[in-house]
Amino acid sequence: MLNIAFIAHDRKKDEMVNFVTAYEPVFKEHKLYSTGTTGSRIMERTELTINRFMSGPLGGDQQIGAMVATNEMDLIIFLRDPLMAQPHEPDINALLRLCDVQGIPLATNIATAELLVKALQRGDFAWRELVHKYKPE
Ligand SMILES: O=C(CO)COP(=O)(O)O
Repeated sequence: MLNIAFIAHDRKKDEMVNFVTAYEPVFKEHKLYSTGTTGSRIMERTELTINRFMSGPLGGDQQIGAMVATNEMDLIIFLRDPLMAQPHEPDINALLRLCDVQGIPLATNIATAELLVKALQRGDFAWRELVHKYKPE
């Protein structure tokens, strides 16, 4: 079981809900996290249980970033809005940076998200199970 996070900016939330709904059987095998509003929207439309953090502008990206920093997060689907300025852009950049620090698979658009979920179905994330297994206490 992997830790997977969903984050979507406002104009990408419908796309996120459609995406997660389409792959609900895949995602239900994992432990799911999200920023506040994204998680509410997904839970309205699916049977999935999602651990919701704060809304993005209130620190949700940072809370997910904390899990990335400790190498606990395995996959992040972050549907960003590239055409709209966000008040919490420093938080967003910090999260993306930490994904690169730890080498965490991160999709920032739906095309990459599709490829990563197919890799997940195929078992390509097995190396992340090993990261958890051999994580120093
Ligand atoms: O702003 C966000 C990520 O940067 C998303 O936050 P919400 O899911 O609470 O809308």
